[in-house]
Amino acid sequence: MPVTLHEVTADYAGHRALHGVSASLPAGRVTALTGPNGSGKSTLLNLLAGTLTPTSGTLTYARPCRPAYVIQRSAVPDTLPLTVRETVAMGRWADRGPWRRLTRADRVIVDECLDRLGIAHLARRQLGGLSGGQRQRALIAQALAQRSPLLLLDEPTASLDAEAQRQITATLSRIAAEDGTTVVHATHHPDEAAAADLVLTLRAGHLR
Ligand SMILES: Nc1ncnc2c1ncn2[C@@H]1O[C@H](COP(=O)(O)OP(=O)(O)OP(=O)(O)O)[C@@H](O)[C@H]1O
Repeated sequence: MPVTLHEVTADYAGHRALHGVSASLPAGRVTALTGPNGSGKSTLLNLLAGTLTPTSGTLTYARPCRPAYVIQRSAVPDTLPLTVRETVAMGRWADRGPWRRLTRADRVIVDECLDRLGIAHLARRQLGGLSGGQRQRALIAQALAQRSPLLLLDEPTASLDAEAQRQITATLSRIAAEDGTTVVHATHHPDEAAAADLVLTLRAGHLR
């Protein structure tokens, strides 16, 4: 599902974080957001996720959707008392609500997402007992379980080793190509940006 931004600006209490950003994010492709710290990558992701409202300009989604958003891992407590399966199953809450039992179809989706992220063997493990790379894959699997046409990720490979980084980069490309998902992620890694179909570089809130 393509997303179009037209002259989008965003402010935090009078501080302008994005200045008139226009871009088209293609469906079934990976878009990487790059730029130095504070350049506006997370702000742009928050706008796309709908957790921040633009001061002016428009974001147009080809159809109504509830984006799946993997926030920076550093913002997720390491010691959440959840198993990997429970974590991924939470991705179904958007459709099901937290207090309803998962249906058989939900459980099939959860299994499929565990498999696709290569963490089926970790399903019963506590999230807090995993490595950083394993935990990140669980959080991506949770987002995938939402079955959203728009997948947003804020620095999904931050502080992971080169192998974990490569695996996650390859997984994002597969999700875009196989599911037709519009994938948008922020990154500081040149290799990860190079693997994307489109790179948008921000400097001090301006698109370069
Ligand atoms: N909640 C907030 N309140 C006030 N200012 C904010 C807030 N969040 C971000 N900013 C400011 O907006 C600008 C863009 O920040 P943003 O977090 O989008 O950058 P970023 O490119 O994602 O940075 P990083 O690479 O460090 O994650 C910065 O000047 C930042 O200080």
